Amino acid sequence: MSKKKILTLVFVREAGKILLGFKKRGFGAGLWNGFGGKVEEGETILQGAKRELLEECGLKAHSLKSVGLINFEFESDPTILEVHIFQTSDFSGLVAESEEMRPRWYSEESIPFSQMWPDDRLWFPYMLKDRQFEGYFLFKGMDIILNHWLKEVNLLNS
Ligand SMILES: Nc1nc2c([nH]c(=O)n2[C@H]2C[C@H](O)[C@@H](COP(=O)(O)OP(=O)(O)OP(=O)(O)O)O2)c(=O)[nH]1
Repeated sequence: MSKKKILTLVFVREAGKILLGFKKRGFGAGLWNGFGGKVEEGETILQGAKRELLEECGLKAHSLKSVGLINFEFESDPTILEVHIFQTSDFSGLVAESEEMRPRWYSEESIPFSQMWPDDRLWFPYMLKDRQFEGYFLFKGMDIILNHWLKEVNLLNS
């Protein structure tokens, strides 16, 4: 039987720029990504998303908008990663490097897709146009997408 892990992923956007973090260790190390991680017991998905953002880059999100929901599966691993993706422009604090992430602002016109998870170049266009999406990706290792679907949807905003 497959089990599910609930994860969050938050992108901070302001004035045509997006904040990405270079993941220094663990799952996805060496790639640029948004900020997030596993939702802990006793917290809501939104609370988990805000906590990880603060821990990983020092910013406090006052509100988050849902942008996407993707289920990831890896060949020969029964675990499904259910990743809830958010964006925000409603934040305070100063960007700070953490043990896990080295943050950097990128122009939305020059996102470093060659150093990101390979699925990102498929769904970023939805997020950048403020469209919501849902998807599924089956990976072989970290580089090869064996199977996927992606569609525009209306997600509820909390
Ligand atoms: N952009 C992008 N992000 C992904 C993909 N797959 C995937 O899990 N992520 C995100 C979801 C989470 O934000 C992050 C993985 O979380 P994590 O393992 O670092 O969680 P954590 O911080 O709780 O980990 P840890 O404390 O146990 O080290 O990567 C993907 O294909 N593309």
